[in-house]
Amino acid sequence: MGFDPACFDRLRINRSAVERRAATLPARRSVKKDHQAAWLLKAISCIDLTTLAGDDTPGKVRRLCHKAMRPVRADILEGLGVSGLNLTVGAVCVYHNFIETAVDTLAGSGIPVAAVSTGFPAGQIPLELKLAEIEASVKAGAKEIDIVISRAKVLTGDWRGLYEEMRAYREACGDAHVKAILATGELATLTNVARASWVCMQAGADFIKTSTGKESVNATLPFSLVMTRAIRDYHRLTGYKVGYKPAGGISTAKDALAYLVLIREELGRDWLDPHLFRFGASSLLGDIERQLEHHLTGAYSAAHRHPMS
Ligand SMILES: O=C[C@H](O)COP(=O)(O)O
Repeated sequence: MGFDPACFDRLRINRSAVERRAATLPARRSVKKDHQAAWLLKAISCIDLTTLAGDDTPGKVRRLCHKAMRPVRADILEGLGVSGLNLTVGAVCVYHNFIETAVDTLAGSGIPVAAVSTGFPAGQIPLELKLAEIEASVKAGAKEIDIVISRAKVLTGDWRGLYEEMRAYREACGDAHVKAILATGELATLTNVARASWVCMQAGADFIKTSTGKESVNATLPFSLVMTRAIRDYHRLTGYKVGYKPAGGISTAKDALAYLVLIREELGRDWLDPHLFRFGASSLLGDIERQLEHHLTGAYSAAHRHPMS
C-alpha cells in the first residue's frame, strides 16, 4: 500500500502494560504430554535453521542442510509414531556466500534457502550495494531474503525514508519473499517498534522479524506482542496476512512453546504455519529434539548427542 502515516503516527505503546501481558503468556496455556510433543513438531516445521558465523564453511552448511532435511532422529520419530510426517524445518538461513552450497544440498527437498542481506547485521553500507546484494542473492537461488532496516531512519523519525528504502528492497527481491529485520533491540522504544512494523508492512514486507541475533537484546515476548498486534491490525485494515519471525536467543523448547502460545493467542491458528511464522534460530532444534527424546524415554540426553551440523 502507499505510505500512510495516519495508520501509525498516533500509536503510543505502554511498556508496562506490554510487559505485564507478555509475562502471563507462558502460563496462559499449559501444553503437556502428547500435545506438547505435537506443538514441538510444529515448532520444528517453523524453524529457519540458521548459521551466520564468521567460521561458516561449505562443510558446515552442508551438514546443517542435512539436519534441516532430517531434523529429528529416525528412532525418535518412530517412537512418536510420526515417521510418515516427512518433517523438515521451514528454511535454511545463511550468508550470501553459502547460498549455492545450501541450494545444491537441499535440491529436491522443497526447503527454501533464505539469505541475510543489505549489509547484515548493521546495514551500514550504501543503498546501491544493499540492492546489488539482494539481486545477487536472488540470482544465486535464495527464495527468501532477510533484509535489515536502517535503524537511523527510525531513530530520526524518517518514516517516509524507511518506507522508500523498504519499497526498494521489496522490488529488488522480485518473487523472493522478503523478511524485514527491525533490530528491535536498537530501536529505543516500543512505539518505534510498532511504527517501524507498520512502515515495513505498508512497503510490502512479507514477514517482519525482530532481530539479527547480533544485537545485545534480541527477540523477546514484549517485542513480539507489539509486532504481532501490528500484524493483526494491518490484517484488519487491509485483509493481508504478514508473517512474523522472532529471531536471536531463542534456544529452548520452553521458549518455543511460549512463542507458539503468543501466536495462537494474538494472531490465531492461521499464523501457526511456516508460511506465516518462523523462528530464526541456530540452536533451538537441538533442544527440541532432546525434549522429544525425553518425552519418549523420560531421560534427557546430553546436548552433544543432538548436533546441528
Ligand atoms: O536469524 C537468526 C539468528 O541470527 C539466530 O540467532 P541465534 O544464533 O541466537 O539462534
